[in-house]
Amino acid sequence: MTGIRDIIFVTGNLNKLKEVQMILAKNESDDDINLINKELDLEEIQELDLKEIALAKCKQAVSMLGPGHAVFVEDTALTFDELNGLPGAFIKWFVKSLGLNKIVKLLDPFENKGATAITTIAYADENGEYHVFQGFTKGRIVESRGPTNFGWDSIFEPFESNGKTYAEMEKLEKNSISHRGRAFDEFKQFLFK
Ligand SMILES: O=c1nc[nH]c2c1ncn2[C@H]1C[C@H](O)[C@@H](COP(=O)(O)OP(=O)(O)OP(=O)(O)O)O1
Ligand SMILES: [Mg+2]
Repeated sequence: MTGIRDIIFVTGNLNKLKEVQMILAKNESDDDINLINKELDLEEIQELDLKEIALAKCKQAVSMLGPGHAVFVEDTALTFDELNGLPGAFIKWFVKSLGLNKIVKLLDPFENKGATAITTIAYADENGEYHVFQGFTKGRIVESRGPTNFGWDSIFEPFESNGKTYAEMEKLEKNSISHRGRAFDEFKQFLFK
């Protein structure tokens, strides 16, 4: 199949948008995606189930945009092994109110600093059918290293990065092992199958 299709990505996060643009730009298929960003203020429901959160976000986007569009959202979570999945989707509010250093300190009582970064994509196709994709990257929480302009990038050191935090990695390198890169690998496989 060939042709360019319009797909709307609803996000207000420019760092995310940049990564997603880069990830989608390098697809091997003849098919191409015309990514359209809409910045809509979507509510995020209080839930532990990451798929439910992403789906609720996507449904809200569809109801705001009207039917007939291909539209997706993504929601990114960070779970700590010792905190049984928390902060999870609430990481955004932890970053906002605690700041990175206090988040690191939350794990002081524990030897295990293990954490998992998870991106969940919810996609509504032109027919109004919903599809969900996820990507996971395991690593550990460390003292902040590298630029602090994107969320918790500077305190997450993936196991596959030779000791670098996400913030210390080149974008291409981060995307090749990241929660977001992996979620979009799944999504692309679906789109181009
Ligand atoms: O790769 C990442 N590396 C480091 N930090 C990250 C990453 N990806 C998201 N983040 C941060 C942004 C926000 O503090 C929280 C996720 O919340 P999340 O709702 O998914 O993002 P958001 O509200 O900023 O954008 P959106 O408008 O798409 O909902 O983790
Ligand atoms: Mg959000």
